[in-house]
Amino acid sequence: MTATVRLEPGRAFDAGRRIDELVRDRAASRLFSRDATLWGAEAEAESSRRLGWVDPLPLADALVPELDRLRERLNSLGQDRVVLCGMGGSSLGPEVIARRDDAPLVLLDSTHPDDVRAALRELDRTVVVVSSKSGSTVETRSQLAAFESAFAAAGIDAGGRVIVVTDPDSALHEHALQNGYRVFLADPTVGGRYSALTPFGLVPSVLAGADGAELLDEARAVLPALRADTPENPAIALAGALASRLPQRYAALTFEDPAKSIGLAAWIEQLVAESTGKQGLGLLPIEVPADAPELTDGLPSSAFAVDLSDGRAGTIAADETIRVLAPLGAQFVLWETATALLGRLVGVNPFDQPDVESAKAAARALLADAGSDGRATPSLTPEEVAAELRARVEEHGYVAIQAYVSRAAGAPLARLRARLSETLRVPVALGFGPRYLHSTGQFHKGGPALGVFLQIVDASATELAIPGSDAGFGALIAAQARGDRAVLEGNGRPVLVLDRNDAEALLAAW
Ligand SMILES: O=P(O)(O)OC[C@H]1O[C@H](O)[C@H](O)[C@@H](O)[C@@H]1O
Repeated sequence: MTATVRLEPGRAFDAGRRIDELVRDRAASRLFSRDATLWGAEAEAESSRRLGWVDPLPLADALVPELDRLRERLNSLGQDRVVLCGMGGSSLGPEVIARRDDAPLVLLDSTHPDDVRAALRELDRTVVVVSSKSGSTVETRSQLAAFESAFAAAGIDAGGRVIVVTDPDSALHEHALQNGYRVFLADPTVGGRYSALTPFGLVPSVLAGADGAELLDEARAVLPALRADTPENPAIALAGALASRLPQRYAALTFEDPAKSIGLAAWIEQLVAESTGKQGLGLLPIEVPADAPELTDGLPSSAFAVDLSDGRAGTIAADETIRVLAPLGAQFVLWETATALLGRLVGVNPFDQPDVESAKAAARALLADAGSDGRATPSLTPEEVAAELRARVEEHGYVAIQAYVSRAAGAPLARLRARLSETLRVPVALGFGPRYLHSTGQFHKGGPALGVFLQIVDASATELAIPGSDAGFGALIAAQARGDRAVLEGNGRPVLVLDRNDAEALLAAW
């Protein structure tokens, strides 16, 4: 039988001690028997409600045939364009599943007015999946309101076009029942970032055409090995390797096959950064292209590499690279298990996200307060940003570009990312706001205070109303940027603000 997981940590990973610790404590078998004491007494209230993901297959196996039938019915009605409204764990998993199978899922995880407008097209053939565990996430509820209003304006009954994925009794569940939307209820004992093999991962991706049954078989093949209290358990080996380079090497530069990147690195970013980046500790995966300067010019002292490319990206910094070769369904359960074990090794609760809520609260307050200058953000000149970056970035630090711009405007930012890492010789993350707020945002605010943050804002976007709200999407995204900045600065972390139109100039001035 061919191996379902191949894990090859390079020579620099001296993981023996951390692996022995997990084996001796029987951490894997205890995790799979849902032992909530693994992360200490303080975490127990949360962890006792968050371990449903260790046994995802019974529910998932029953769900996939139902989704296959629903997809056929929708297609027979000419409804073949599936849009997903959702943030963080409610969108990163289905995005990867759909991209792996080339299923044309349209993902809306932005509040930029241009991105929302782009999703509101071709309504006659559109079905909208609205996914939120809590049912109250402002981005998702605002996107839903925009679709409801657009369907009404087009004379289309939203009742047959909106499909909701949420936890039982959430505000969104109630709203769906009132409006006659089809609902898929999720298991409340599975947190968002561990939900790839639940209705959150499966409903949008399978409706868009992904092969759910194959994905589940891939997970099924590896699950027994993940429960074993042995050094050969790939989740124990992975957790041990990741922990062995901490705290010195806290940045995991994660790259995929250049010929087919499916977003697995972005899913890993959320899972690991949000689970471990707190109390000044943690590991930050950074999604980078296989030809990133950090990889090809010699790794920064704060980084190691994670190769998901199945060898297709060539050999990069072999000693400091962990190669993880597995099909997608196996990758999901492997990384979930390894992350929960890593939480134990780092000494944090891998199921909460304390610093995400603080930025949400700040954005809410700013939105309520903003008045006429709700979209105004002071920004620096490109020359000032360049000087500040050179002065503030330390050898052991990192830079995070946090771009509150339309995803369609991302290409120059990818070039800026490469240029900054090449010259500053530190890892550089590129995240789009508000998407990253539900992912690496936890680490940036709660992990080690080593980052310098470059916010790129777009003051000139054409406003788009949020139906039922006084604020528009443009005001919302501006408040989200300012709210996150306020919390970062409150935690003593430097934030530089640059207008989107000056990003090219920064590149030129560099
Ligand atoms: O699914 P929802 O309740 O809308 O939550 C979406 C996201 O929101 C928060 O930011 C959490 O930090 C994420 O872990 C979560 O995935």
